[in-house]
Amino acid sequence: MNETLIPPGTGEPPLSPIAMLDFLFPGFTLLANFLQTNLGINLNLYLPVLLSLSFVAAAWRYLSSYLSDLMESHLMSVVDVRTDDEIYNMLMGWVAQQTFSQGARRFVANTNLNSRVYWWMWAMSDDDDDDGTEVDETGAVVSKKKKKALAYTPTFGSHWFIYKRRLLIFRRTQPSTQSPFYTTSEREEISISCFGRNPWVLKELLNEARQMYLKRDEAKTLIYRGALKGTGMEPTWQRCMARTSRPFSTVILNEDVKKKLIEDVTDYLNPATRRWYANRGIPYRRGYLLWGPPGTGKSSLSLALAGFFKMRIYIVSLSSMTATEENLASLFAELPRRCVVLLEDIDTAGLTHTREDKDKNTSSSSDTSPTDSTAVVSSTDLAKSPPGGGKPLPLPGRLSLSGLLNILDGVASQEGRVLIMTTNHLEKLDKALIRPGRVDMQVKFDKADQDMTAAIFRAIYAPLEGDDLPSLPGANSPALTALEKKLNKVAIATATPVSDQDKKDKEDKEREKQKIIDKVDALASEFAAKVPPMEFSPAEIQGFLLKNKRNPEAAVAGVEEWLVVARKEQKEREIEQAKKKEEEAKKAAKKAAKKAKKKAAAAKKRRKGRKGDNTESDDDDDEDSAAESDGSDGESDEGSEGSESEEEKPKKKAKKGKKMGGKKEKKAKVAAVAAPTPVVEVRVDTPPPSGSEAAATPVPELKLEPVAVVVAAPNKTMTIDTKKANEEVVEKAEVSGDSGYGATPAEVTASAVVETTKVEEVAA
Ligand SMILES: Nc1ncnc2c1ncn2[C@@H]1O[C@H](COP(=O)(O)OP(=O)(O)OP(=O)(O)O)[C@@H](O)[C@H]1O
Repeated sequence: MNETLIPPGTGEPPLSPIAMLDFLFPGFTLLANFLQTNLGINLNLYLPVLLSLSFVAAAWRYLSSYLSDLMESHLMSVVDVRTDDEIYNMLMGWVAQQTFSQGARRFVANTNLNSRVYWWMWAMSDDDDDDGTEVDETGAVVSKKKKKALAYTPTFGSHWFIYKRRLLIFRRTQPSTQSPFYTTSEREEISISCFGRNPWVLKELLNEARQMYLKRDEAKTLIYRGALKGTGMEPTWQRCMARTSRPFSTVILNEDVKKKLIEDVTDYLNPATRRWYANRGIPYRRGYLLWGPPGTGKSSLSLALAGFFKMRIYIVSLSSMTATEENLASLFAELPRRCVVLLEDIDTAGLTHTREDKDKNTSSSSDTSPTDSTAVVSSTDLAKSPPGGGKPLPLPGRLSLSGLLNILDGVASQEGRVLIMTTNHLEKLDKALIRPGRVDMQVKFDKADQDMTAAIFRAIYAPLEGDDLPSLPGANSPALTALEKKLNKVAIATATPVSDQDKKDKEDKEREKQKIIDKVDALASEFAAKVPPMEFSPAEIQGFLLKNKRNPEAAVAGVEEWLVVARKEQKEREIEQAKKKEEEAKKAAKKAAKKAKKKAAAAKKRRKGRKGDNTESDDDDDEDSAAESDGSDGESDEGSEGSESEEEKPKKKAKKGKKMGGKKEKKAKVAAVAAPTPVVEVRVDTPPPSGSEAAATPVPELKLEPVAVVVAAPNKTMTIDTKKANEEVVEKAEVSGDSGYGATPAEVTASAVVETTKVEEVAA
């Protein structure tokens, strides 16, 4: 018997069945030997039983998993919860409150239950108002330690629980494929299942979880900002803050204007109004423009409005890099039905030039169909500054005015939203952007007048319900310290009236509170009388008052000193800004001149190249081209021009004009027509001036006849956009006129002909 128990690997005798089991259960032989020697139990006898049991166990395992899969797919309803969706946060918040989570023996403890798939989802627990303040039964603050509550959720596995008298299973599993780059939330899968083919109970559960989650933010204004997420830089709304809603009363503005605004929005949000709009086929949306100097309360009013109507606010600053046309379109497509959208800084570059400007610069882009070959020019021109100066055009990919208008009016824009646009420069805005339908109400914000200054003062120092005014080090006003003490007592008494007999006490304190309010009123008037009206923004005044937030008397006493400092700072800022502007203007002018010069030189070169085929020689042209080719650098050209005496300049111009007169136009036309590649023929309406007349006359208005048929190559006919050609000519004429190159209209016309031909070649 002992022979059969020799461990495997010793050579002989051959392996017994028990020894073979060592492969399956390491240490089995040792156990068998031990049982045989000490207890006289021969496991050989039980081997068939053991094997049968193992088989049954394996079969059961397989069968149970098969049956449960079968049951799940045919007899159960399951909801899988994505970890990269806000519903994850909602469900986990709900799960943490359930008894099956509280009673779990193995559980996950968290201070933040939100998904970690994206940091912004994780950051949603931004309870910025939850500062961990603890109060005793009288309402007095006893501790101010910042604490985070712990939440417990069941660990991996299946957890059974009862919900609405139905048996449900909460399953938390680890996905089979795991990447080291996965975040914690991605390393788990969440599902809830119930018996039966009707999933109503699951939907009810999710709805309850959602309500619970939203209730948490009921008294708050949820602020979302447009941002880019992930490696693909996909635009998305990131929840950046949940702020206690700002009472409307704290925004200092003309009461009538505030009232009108609230009434207007209330009426707009009324369901009956929605139907009214729908019945009349009018797009159901409402736009407001808040304009005025910085720091006058535009953003504050928008936030207060969102809080008042319990709507989320979605903010995009059009001056941010995120605000490209594509990104903005995607963001607008993601907006919920009912919300406030705040577009900040709509006076951003690119939106400030009017549509007419743009039409001029982009020429035919809007007039032609995408298949029109002339559209090639306009798309590239969009990115450039218009030659010869003018307002800047947006960079490629940046937001253009028509792009923004399309987004505001387009199908992607949800109906039912309240659109608020803010700007510091109303005068810069295109009329199209603020026409009725896009902007239905304008609210002007201004610097603080006397009433406003007093109101800001009161807003800072007047005691409010729920104020907690602990003494700050350095708060050296005895009057205010006494005031704070009294106020704290009032607050406590207001929060927890102990009994009816305290009523009298409470009334006394109310009287005291009123006295303080009266005192603050008096100080406010004194303060406001010292601050000159319409000189400082509410933000500036508030900034000063916050430096003395526990000491109104010190604020009144220090206001004159502050005025001196603030004025000095303001002046410095203005000087700096003016300098910056001047430098920018200089740079832009230099750049434009350089560009124009280069363009003119290139055009001339091209003409000359064509002329090479022509038998007619022109020494003057050679001279010109030599003079210009060495001037590829604008500045060196300027230098050479600078060396000319002032009397020489007009002479030279006149000479040049003469040279470039009718003869040159004719030649250029001939060159263009003679070229082997597509040929364009353009008639000039205005006869070119000749001789000294060319130099003296400012560039006349040129008109190209719409001679639009062009012979490109055998079997090819092309259409030339004469509008574009016209604009090019005018544009060049302007450039020439500005920079004093002395190019005549004829020269300009010729170059337009050649260039347009080139464009057509590309398009063909
Ligand atoms: N009219 C006002 N009423 C109350 N507070 C104001 C007012 N104007 C400014 N403030 C205060 O000044 C600060 C800046 O205000 P806000 O951001 O609303 O100004 P803004 O007009 O939007 O400025 P910007 O044009 O620079 O965006 C805020 O803290 C706000 O409380």
